[in-house]
Amino acid sequence: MQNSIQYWVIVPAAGVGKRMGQQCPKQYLQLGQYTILEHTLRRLLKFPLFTKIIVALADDDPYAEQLSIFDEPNIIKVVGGKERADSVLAGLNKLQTQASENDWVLVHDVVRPCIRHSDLQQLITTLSDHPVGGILGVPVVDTIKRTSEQGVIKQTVDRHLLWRAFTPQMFRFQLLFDSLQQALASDAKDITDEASAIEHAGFQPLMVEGAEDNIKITRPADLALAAFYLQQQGIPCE
Ligand SMILES: Nc1ccn([C@@H]2O[C@H](COP(=O)(O)OP(=O)(O)OP(=O)(O)O)[C@@H](O)[C@H]2O)c(=O)n1
Ligand SMILES: C[C@](O)(CO)[C@H](O)COP(=O)(O)O
Repeated sequence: MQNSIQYWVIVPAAGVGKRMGQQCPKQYLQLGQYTILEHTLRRLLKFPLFTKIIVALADDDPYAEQLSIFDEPNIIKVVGGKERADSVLAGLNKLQTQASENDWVLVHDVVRPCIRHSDLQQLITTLSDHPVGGILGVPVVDTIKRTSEQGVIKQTVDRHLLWRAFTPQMFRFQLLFDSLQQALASDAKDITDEASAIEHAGFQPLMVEGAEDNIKITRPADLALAAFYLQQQGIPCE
């Protein structure tokens, strides 16, 4: 009997959070009762389809060992890398002995704690028969400008069909593994998400519109916004 397709999750969580400017990496900042990392992992653990969640941590991360969530049997830790793509590749390397080539891998930033189960289901359902895979995102609604290094506006970018790429980004294991390895080996610039590695390999992922509140906590102002969104979703964050 053909083995059923499995859904694996890789959570890049090895960043230092320079743009947040805090004493600890931003994923360990507290939002109410839990750290941002715990909010995200708790949400992913509760989604019934996921087989295992591979979390890529910095090799000198002193925080994770203090969190009981890492005692969860469905969470596996790996050591991340210098860039986000290296951390994702570390997760894929861990999956080599467990994932089948056509299993789905969803890569989700640990600093996107507001991810909705409805968006996870929408992504999985929409892509179930898709030949490449795809990502969650939202359309750009502001006018977009390109400037010089000095902030002088040089161009108004046509925002028609422009999207903000979010995560999860969902691709079949072998395609993602091969594409990411090839992109990194070719020293491709700006592989800032999985889709760019897939595009670099010549494939065309699908954009799946998701919820606006699935923000990436990056700069100080994002903390209050994430707390508001979690509160709106019924997660107290006073
Ligand atoms: N070497 C890295 C760099 C980033 N990430 C993860 O990739 C996600 C998105 O990256 P970003 O928001 O840029 O996080 P940081 O790199 O920590 O932020 P900064 O660029 O401000 O330092 C985060 O969950 C981060 O932990 C990672 O796993 N490994
Ligand atoms: C993957 C991502 O969140 C999609 O928007 C984004 O590319 C991460 O970029 P960062 O610079 O590593 O935060």
